[in-house]
Amino acid sequence: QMFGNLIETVRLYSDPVLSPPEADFMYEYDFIVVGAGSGGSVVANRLSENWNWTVLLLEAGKDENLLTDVPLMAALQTSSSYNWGYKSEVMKSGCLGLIGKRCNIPRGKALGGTSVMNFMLYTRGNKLDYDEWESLGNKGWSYKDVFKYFLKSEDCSKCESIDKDYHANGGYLKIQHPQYNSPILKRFLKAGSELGYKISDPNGKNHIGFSQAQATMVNGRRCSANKAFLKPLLQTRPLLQVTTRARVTKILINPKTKRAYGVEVIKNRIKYVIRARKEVIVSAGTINSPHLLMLSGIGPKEDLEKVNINVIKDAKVGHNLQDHMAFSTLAFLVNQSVTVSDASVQNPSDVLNYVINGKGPFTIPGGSLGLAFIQTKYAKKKDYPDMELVLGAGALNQDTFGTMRALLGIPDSFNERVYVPITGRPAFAIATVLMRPKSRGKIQLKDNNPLHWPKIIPNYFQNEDDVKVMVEGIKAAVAVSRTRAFADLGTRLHDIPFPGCEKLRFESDEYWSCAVRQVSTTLGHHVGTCKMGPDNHPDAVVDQRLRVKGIQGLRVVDGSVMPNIVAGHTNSVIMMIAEKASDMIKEDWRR
Ligand SMILES: Cc1cc2nc3c(=O)[nH]c(=O)nc-3n(C[C@H](O)[C@H](O)[C@H](O)COP(=O)(O)OP(=O)(O)OC[C@H]3O[C@@H](n4cnc5c(N)ncnc54)[C@H](O)[C@@H]3O)c2cc1C
Repeated sequence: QMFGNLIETVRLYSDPVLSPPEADFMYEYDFIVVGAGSGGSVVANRLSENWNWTVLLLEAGKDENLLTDVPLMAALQTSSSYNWGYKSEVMKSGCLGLIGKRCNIPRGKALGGTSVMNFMLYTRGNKLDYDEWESLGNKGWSYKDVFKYFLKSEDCSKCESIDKDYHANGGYLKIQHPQYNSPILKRFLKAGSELGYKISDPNGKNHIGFSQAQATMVNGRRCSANKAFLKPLLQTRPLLQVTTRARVTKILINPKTKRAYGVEVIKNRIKYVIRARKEVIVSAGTINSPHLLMLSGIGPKEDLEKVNINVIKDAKVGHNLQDHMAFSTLAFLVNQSVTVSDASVQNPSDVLNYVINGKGPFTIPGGSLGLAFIQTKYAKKKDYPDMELVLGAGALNQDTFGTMRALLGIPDSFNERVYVPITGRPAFAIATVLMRPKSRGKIQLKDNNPLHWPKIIPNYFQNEDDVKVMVEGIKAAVAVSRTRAFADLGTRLHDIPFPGCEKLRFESDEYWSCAVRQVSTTLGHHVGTCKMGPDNHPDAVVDQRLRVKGIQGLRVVDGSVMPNIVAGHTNSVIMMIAEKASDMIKEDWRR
């Protein structure tokens, strides 16, 4: 086992990238897939199952490395060139206490896309999410229809406490529990029972309840979309070409026939035109897919005209931006060294346990040990959570290297005021996540230069109801920390008030509302900007087969097609979308 793990690690990183670094493009392919993220990796894999089709996968980023593998170091990747590094515009309703009053908008730039730097939590949302998609006119997207596609991807052969009827073995995507015995997690689960919740599998029959995290992981290492869906194909799919550091700058569309016939791409500073015989599939993610469509003439007419882009199709591209906001700044102090911090894992035994056995604290995905899906007093439908609590193995006062603060955009002044007085003391965190936000944002062009950022206007907490639900979530997190389960650790909420909210009574609703607007941050679950919807729906950009309306030979397959965000983390949901899309594409070309 020990040598098996080491050999597997060496093998993964000695493999060449799937194609040579030089551009050796053919004149034409059957399919061109733009973006090798959670969506694009699945599509490229499934389309290349057809031995008659040539498939080109173009990715702007590079391959993974040894560090992206380590689950506990997920936040570090967001400070690297694996992150596009976007920031939002300044807003009046959220991120008010963060650096420059702007929210960080991390997005992955790698073979594997955002799944290379995400926190690896494996959840699928709620059944009602998909039934709602269908009720909006998207035939074939109910839970009954999509469930099989979650199973198709999944390999949960090493899972322990799961609802077996809802999981599968043998798929490409490996799921595991983190291999670490945490005293804090035990108490968290006990606290859930004490508060009347089930210990459940959130991907099983009961979404609501407390659970240990399930993660996209194999032998304690990250299982990204790349590792799951692309690496296993090495040298086995001669008609699939995967190219890194290749940035698509335009989708080529004939303005008369309205047919997409190829892409413009820059690689090694050279611009190429590559043609697609059948389809171009855009899987560039929720920020970059709408950006690329707009640059190519598909988008809101007035916005495109303002920046001198010829309008090929007037469409609500970039609208309907949705995301999960998280409040991750609570610290619960304890009187024993049972938490995990940057400093506590700097010892040979934890490092060796990880490298040799794939076990120990380094396997905790992004530091998250457990999850609870709950309902606040505002939740309307039975068994449909509006709040998630994520148990963190450590808190921000133990973020010695500052990677977590950098990811969230916490200013030094905030750190000095709130966390420095308790630096190094054992503490854990419970982050609250708003599952069903009502606020909607948008992506807009700044100009027509494809290498410039678009404007990202998320409008977080523009709808006051979102603040109210978040406040209830924070109170629920504090209630968990005050159960008998946590009493033996002398658990106590750290109570230095947050800058900007000092004048309000600590722990009052007004105080928490203020704090929510100051330092809530994104969980990176951006969706919705190329919304799927039926023909009579004026806001929809793609139809239920994910074809861009009014344009032939062009689909979008990534998080941007979700009409509404789901009550769960988005990675596996996007893989499900891509599995289903691949089947639809195969069906359409069989006719
Ligand atoms: C910090 C963070 C933590 C997260 N944690 C979790 C979690 O724990 N669990 C979970 O389920 N989800 C998590 N997510 C969300 C999840 O990872 C994403 O929703 C998902 O990976 C997005 O998939 P996608 O296919 O839509 O886009 P992406 O995976 O972002 O893929 C888009 C790809 O397209 C490439 N690309 C973009 N533009 C171009 C271009 N012009 N030319 C060529 N290539 C291009 C990009 O480089 C990228 O590789 C997290 C996200 C973040 C940011």
